[in-house]
Amino acid sequence: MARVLMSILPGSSVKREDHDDDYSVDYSFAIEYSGPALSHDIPQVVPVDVRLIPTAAVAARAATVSNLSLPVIQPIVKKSDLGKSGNHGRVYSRKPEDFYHRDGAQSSSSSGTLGFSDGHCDSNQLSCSSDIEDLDDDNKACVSYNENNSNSKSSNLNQDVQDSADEVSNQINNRTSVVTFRDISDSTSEESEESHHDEHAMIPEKPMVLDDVKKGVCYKCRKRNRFGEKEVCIVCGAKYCRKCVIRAMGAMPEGRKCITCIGFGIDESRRGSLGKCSRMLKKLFTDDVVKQIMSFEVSCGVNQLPPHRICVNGKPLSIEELVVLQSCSNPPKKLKPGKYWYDKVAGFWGKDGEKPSQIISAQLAVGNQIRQEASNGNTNVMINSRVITTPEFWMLKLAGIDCEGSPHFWVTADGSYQLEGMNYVMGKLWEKKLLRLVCAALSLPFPSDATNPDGEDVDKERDKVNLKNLEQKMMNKLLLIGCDQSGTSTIYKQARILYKVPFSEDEKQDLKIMIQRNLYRYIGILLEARERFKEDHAIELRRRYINEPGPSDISNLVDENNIYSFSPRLEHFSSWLLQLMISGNLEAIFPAATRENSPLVEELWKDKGFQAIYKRRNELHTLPKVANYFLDRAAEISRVDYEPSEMDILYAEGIRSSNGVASMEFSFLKSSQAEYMESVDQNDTSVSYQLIRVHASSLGENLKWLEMFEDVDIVLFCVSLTDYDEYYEEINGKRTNKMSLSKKLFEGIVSHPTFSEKHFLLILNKFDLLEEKIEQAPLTQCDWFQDFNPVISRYPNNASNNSNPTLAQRAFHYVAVKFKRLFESITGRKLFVSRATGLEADSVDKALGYGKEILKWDYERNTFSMNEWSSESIEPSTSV
Ligand SMILES: Nc1nc2c(ncn2[C@@H]2O[C@H](COP(=O)(O)OP(=O)(O)OP(=O)(O)O)[C@@H](O)[C@H]2O)c(=O)[nH]1
Ligand SMILES: [Mg+2]
Repeated sequence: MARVLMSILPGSSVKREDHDDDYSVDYSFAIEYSGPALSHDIPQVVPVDVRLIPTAAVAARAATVSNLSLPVIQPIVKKSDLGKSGNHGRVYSRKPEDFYHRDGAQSSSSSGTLGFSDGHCDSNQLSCSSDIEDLDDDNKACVSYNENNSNSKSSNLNQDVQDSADEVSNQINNRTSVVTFRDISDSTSEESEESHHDEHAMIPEKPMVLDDVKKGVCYKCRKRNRFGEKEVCIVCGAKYCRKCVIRAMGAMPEGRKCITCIGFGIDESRRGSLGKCSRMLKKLFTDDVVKQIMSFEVSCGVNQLPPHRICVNGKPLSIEELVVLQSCSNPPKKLKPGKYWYDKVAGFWGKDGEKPSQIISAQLAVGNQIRQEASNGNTNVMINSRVITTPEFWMLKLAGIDCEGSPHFWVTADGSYQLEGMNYVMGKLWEKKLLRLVCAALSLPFPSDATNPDGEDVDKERDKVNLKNLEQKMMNKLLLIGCDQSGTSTIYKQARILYKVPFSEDEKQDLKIMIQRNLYRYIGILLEARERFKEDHAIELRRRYINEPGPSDISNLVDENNIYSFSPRLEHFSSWLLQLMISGNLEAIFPAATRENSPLVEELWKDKGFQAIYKRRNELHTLPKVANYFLDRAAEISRVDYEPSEMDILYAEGIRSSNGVASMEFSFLKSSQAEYMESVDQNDTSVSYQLIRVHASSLGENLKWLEMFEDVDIVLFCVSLTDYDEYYEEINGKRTNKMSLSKKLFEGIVSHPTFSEKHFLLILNKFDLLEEKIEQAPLTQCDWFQDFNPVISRYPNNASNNSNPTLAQRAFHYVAVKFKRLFESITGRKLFVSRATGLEADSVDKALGYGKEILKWDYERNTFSMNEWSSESIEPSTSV
């Protein structure tokens, strides 16, 4: 058997088996012939396998010619022939069945061939069992073919786009029965073995796209329409307008590829968009056809990952290894060509020179042995013969594992760890409390089945994982950060309630303790004030009684009549609590002391003296505004059986008293999408988000721990709008304006090298409080805001009138511009700003939704994925 490439040039004749008449060939075609070795000895007419392959020049035109339908022509180009030019510059080395999947069946990259050879013709088949005559006579060939399409000679190239689309749809719908090939067993087993083995190695990489095409110009008709939708070839990136797409891409047997790119491997940066339909296709074809095209795009062999381009522990993978890797119960997600390291013992997986990004199934027979320097760690601490990275070192430390003396740990897939050479399991890593949280915050992987180590049915689990992979889940990380009291905790908790990420029983318990402790703190602040109020009142009473005739024991009289006096029992409780606060032991004694003190709180609340202090709570600047919410229900909250409601959790100050980091995964609500986003946001359900909230105080000196968050996608910097007239007092009495502190932290974070490329969204929080405050305290109280000089409107309080903003709105706008200018002066880039009221769900939804919009816009701009229109026309509108 041999394979020969020939050409049918214009002017050749094509003979139909069922007709006597010859048809002349209008365009040049290449023919792949696989049959007996050709010599002058063979008979004039031999049955052979022949494929018609349009040469590049006519390929596009042929797409609209029904009887030379492209789906039958599925070329693959040999690497050695890459770059060859000319009419018939490609030699096709793979069997057509490699590219077709009957009924859209998924290709199996391990088998190398895909069943499609049933040896019979359907009524509308174009048969490739042909007779060849005059094989070497002036490149002329006569091909006879069966097809019942009465429009066999229709070659009207000026059909409108819709006709072409219908035509393509027909071809796609009939695709499974369009071509009949000879039995694959015809080909020698040797040949199929060989092609099987280096099938992927044979897939050529993308051809270069023309680089002289201007932005917005269709690569075919060369007409410019900047905002017109374009379909993008997943191989070379060429973009075609609606009118040209079908002519340029034909019936898309391998998905959205130019005809000249069929058979080429896809551009890896576009792997994420495989199978994700664009709006243009939806408009051109029916749902079924679109589904088929997308299914071909996802499953077709040539679009699969090339194993040799995935290198694990320094070794390029074989097909078998790739199959092992991808079909394990927990495979790497979003696998792309690249160099990776893999710790077979624990299942850690990462890019060469980087920290682990995933934990995959352990003990897979892929790649070489791991190298010590695989992840480029410099900590001197080793896990399974690899020097770990700084974030991993911190993970161990935060998990309470002693890392002194550069230990070498041996960690197994279930997280059991022991010192190398010691036969003693020291504990289980993944069972450490809070480790999941720590990992999330440090962007380290946490095993997905850690909560269910026994595992479900492996097959089910695998299906789930595969499904997940197919969906190409994408995770966007949002880092929420701000000075103390800026409202980051409130926004975080609001998001949790809003996006329905429930608090676990453990978390609820922690929050309950925190709320109860806070309650005692608020009571303590009131009791501290009582001392002052009582003293002042006593002086006043003394002055009054001294001038009045009557009993001489004024002290007793003053005490009895002082409205702030307590019964001895309450007096004792008060001194005890104040003592605790002064010594800083409040945290240590509660919640243990809750049960015995709960009745006292109830008694205190009913006491007239306490109520008298409570009435004057507004005079107490150290008492947070939110304290009222809890103090109003002091008796209820102090009880042992108290269960915090969602509202209580939201209003509680902070998240957990001792932990600076919190993290949650969530998806935005459908209803929270901006209206115009819905049409283009078709893949939104496949995108999930992670909100990481970090306490500024946990970032260490010079913000050195910021680098732990190097892979966040956007930084949400939270500033309280009420900070402008508030001061932070240091122990030495030095007072600093809180807005200046926020500014300083902002400057530090923005100019930190870790975030040099990150987007920043400034969330100006506590707008509700600003509205109250600005009427009493001018913004100019803050040195940075000295030049705030709003034009006062004659109708100042009409909030609904946009053309006539309120003073608070003007102040917000002013503050936003101040930060924007500061940001630009440091980075030369644009700062996005959103205002928020952390206690209002809608407001938080809008602010976070804005962050999402920025990320989406950035993603589209970078990948320029499938819609040029969307990238060019969507610029996130800043609210300032
Ligand atoms: N009125 C009002 N109060 C708010 C708003 N945002 C936060 N707060 C309150 O401000 C206080 C501080 O908010 P937190 O969310 O705890 O601020 P944080 O300092 O960033 O977080 P932690 O340090 O964990 O406490 C809390 O009492 C909140 O209830 C807001 O938009 N409006
Ligand atoms: Mg706080």
